[in-house]
Amino acid sequence: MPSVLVVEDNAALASMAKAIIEDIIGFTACVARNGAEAKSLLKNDPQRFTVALVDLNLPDAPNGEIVPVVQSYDIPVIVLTGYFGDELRKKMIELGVVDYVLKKNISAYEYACHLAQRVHRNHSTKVLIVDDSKSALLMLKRHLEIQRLQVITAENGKDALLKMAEHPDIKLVITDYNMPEMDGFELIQQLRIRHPKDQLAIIGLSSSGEARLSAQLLKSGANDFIGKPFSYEELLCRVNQNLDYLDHIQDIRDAANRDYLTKLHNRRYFFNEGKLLHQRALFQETPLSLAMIDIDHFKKINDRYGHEAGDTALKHMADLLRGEFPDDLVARFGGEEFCILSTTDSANTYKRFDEFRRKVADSLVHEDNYQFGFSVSIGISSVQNEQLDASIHAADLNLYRAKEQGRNQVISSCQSQ
Ligand SMILES: Nc1nc2c(ncn2[C@@H]2O[C@H](COP(=O)(O)OP(=O)(O)OP(=O)(O)O)[C@@H](O)[C@H]2O)c(=O)[nH]1
Repeated sequence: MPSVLVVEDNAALASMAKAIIEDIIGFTACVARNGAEAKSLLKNDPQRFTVALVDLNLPDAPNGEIVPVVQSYDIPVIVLTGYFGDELRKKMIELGVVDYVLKKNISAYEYACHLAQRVHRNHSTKVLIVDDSKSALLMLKRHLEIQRLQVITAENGKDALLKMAEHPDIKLVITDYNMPEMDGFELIQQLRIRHPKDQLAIIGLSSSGEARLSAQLLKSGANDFIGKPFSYEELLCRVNQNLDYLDHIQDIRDAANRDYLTKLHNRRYFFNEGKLLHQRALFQETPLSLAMIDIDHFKKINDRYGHEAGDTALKHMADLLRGEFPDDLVARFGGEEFCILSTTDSANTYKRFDEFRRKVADSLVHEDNYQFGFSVSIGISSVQNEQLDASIHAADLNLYRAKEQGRNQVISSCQSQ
């Protein structure tokens, strides 16, 4: 679990920050009450901290001396201060802190803790920046890297489209509009053909004094715009707002399509997506097979080790499935039953699932207070020329036979085994 270093001498504020980080954000928090404690925590295990919330005024470091110390361990710093002035603002920006927050009330801590969560997520978030000016690109890159984003650069629209193809997981594009080869408007329009607004955020950059440009950027499909010249803080707020928006949409999508416990897809998603895969396979005459997998004697696991251990076994099973079938549609159908729709080589389907069965039987679920293994029974059917429902039914019958014949085995009605 990610850990946040909180350096704060005021006990009430420190425990409030800890409560927000642990109860709302779901990270762990480690509190240092002064600079010396912070140094000792950092020396012992610097890698554990994903970000630090640092009070500028500590008894043994009254002028923010602890900030560069934390940064020297390559930990991003969010500064909290009771005093807000232009000089301080300038000094902090020059030091490369993620943000500085005025400690006025509880909302300042809420803001800082959510920002910490954002910075943590940024480590795996790719941003493409597009500008024909090398100096503008450099400045933007530096600002975004302070926020721990992975930055990819392009010098015009055409180059940007190539970079998008190379990195399909880019989540945000920040583009200038006035560029050679392909300008910002055309780039945005091209991007929108494949990438809807709720999956790729685009921020257009427009020069001040060209008010109509911002409206045009938005009409071409940008989610947002920033007028040039912009401050580091405005960029930070806009970028975070757009990335948070994408994450919220993804959270809503996951809540609808994924199982809460295992994070595998749920039955509803399986049917929606499975019908499309089925149609495509029939049209392209490619093989498709379906497997129903059920944990054997699962009730006994619950009865013997408790419901929580049962949940851990289900998560363990989900991890094994994710590892073994990364390219297939895998869902938790309900209870201890899982379903896989596979487009990979039907000639080897039986072998693949039998190897998986063995792998499950050889693995162990272990926590501090228990350790146990379990087996699975698997029924397989072929999907060609049948309705998806009929294939599920056929796989279910095979699963039933596998249970009847003693469990811990695979039964298939696919022609090639
Ligand atoms: N811990 C936990 N248990 C669950 C969950 N969903 C269903 N179960 C339990 O799974 C058990 C399924 O039991 P049965 O249907 O009798 O099947 P089984 O014990 O696996 O036996 P066979 O399938 O015949 O090998 C029930 O006791 C359910 O309460 C869950 O999310 N967590």
